Amino acid sequence: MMSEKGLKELRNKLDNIDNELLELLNKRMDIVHEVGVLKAHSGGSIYRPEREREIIDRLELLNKGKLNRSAIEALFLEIFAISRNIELPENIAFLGPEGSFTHQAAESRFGAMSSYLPIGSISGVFREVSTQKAKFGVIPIENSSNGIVSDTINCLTKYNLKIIAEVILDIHHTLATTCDKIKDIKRIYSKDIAFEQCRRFLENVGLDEVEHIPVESTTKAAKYAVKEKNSAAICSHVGAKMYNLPILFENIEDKDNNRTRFFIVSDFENAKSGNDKTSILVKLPNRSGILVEFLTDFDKAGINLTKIKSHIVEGNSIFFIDFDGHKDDEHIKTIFEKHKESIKFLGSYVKEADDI
Ligand SMILES: C=C(O[C@@H]1C=C(C(=O)O)C=C[C@H]1O)C(=O)O
Repeated sequence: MMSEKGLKELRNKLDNIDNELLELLNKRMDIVHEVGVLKAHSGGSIYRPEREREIIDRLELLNKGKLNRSAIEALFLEIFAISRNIELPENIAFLGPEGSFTHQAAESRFGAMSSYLPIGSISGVFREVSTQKAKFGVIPIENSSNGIVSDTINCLTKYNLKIIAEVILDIHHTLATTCDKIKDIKRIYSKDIAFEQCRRFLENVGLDEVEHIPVESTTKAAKYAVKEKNSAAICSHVGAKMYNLPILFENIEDKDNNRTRFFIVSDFENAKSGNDKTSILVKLPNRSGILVEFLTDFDKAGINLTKIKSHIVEGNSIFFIDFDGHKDDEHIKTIFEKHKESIKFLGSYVKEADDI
């Protein structure tokens, strides 16, 4: 057993390290402030995701201690977020309400210190950024069970904002309720797509026959369920906690890789990072064989397509396409030039390790 004296000594050592960390972090912030002043003169953008990725990659290579990659990433993403706030505090609009999965995606990049604006609709988020009430917008683009989010595609078509980063989150749902037993549950609140993602679980526990009430968000579902007897919510951990709603079952989603991909949009374009992905929208003339011709050009240029989804906007068929590389790569520039009538460039951004 550790003696009181031994514990005190170790804690003294920790205190000294914390003092050094504080001094070093403040030194870092002084330099960050200088970077902010330079950017204010040059008009450069504050958020540089490719630079942040480069720092994390370098630190991971250098690392010899107990910290693993996710620990390094979590610590430094928070430091970067605080640094950006020192350079220039900027608002982040996200598809709300507070506690939504989009909020969680936003916090994973912008940290706990940023100023967030929960907005009720995807088009509302695009509007906030376009009218410069927010510098960044965070919205979902696709889910592994429910596919592409039409509202986001429609807004990407209409607005001239650029995708500057993607965030991929594992989505876990809980069944939260004040009832002690499943059989006391007479109604369940949730978002329509969350009911779909948990259909098999609901059948298995005999909750497929009770009333299912779709509401705007899983967070709202927790809010309603906590106020009413005999009701439950399918919501996130964060949502259940926000309203003190006890969790009866965790991870109730049917697929064990239920993921959502989010985009961060803003008014600038990223520089190359060396590990980039590009997204475009393509509208082709109405002629048979044209899609094959278009895709053959990509193939001939050695471009690796990672996603192609078709979508209807105002009666016209358009394609949402992702591929490896950056807009300024020579082979990509050539394709863009050849098909400039058909392509809308949405953004080149650091490619995340996982995809959905
Ligand atoms: C300080 C900078 O600005 C931001 C903050 C960074 C940091 O804290 O290291 C890195 C990139 C930018 O998102 C920079 O561009 O170097």
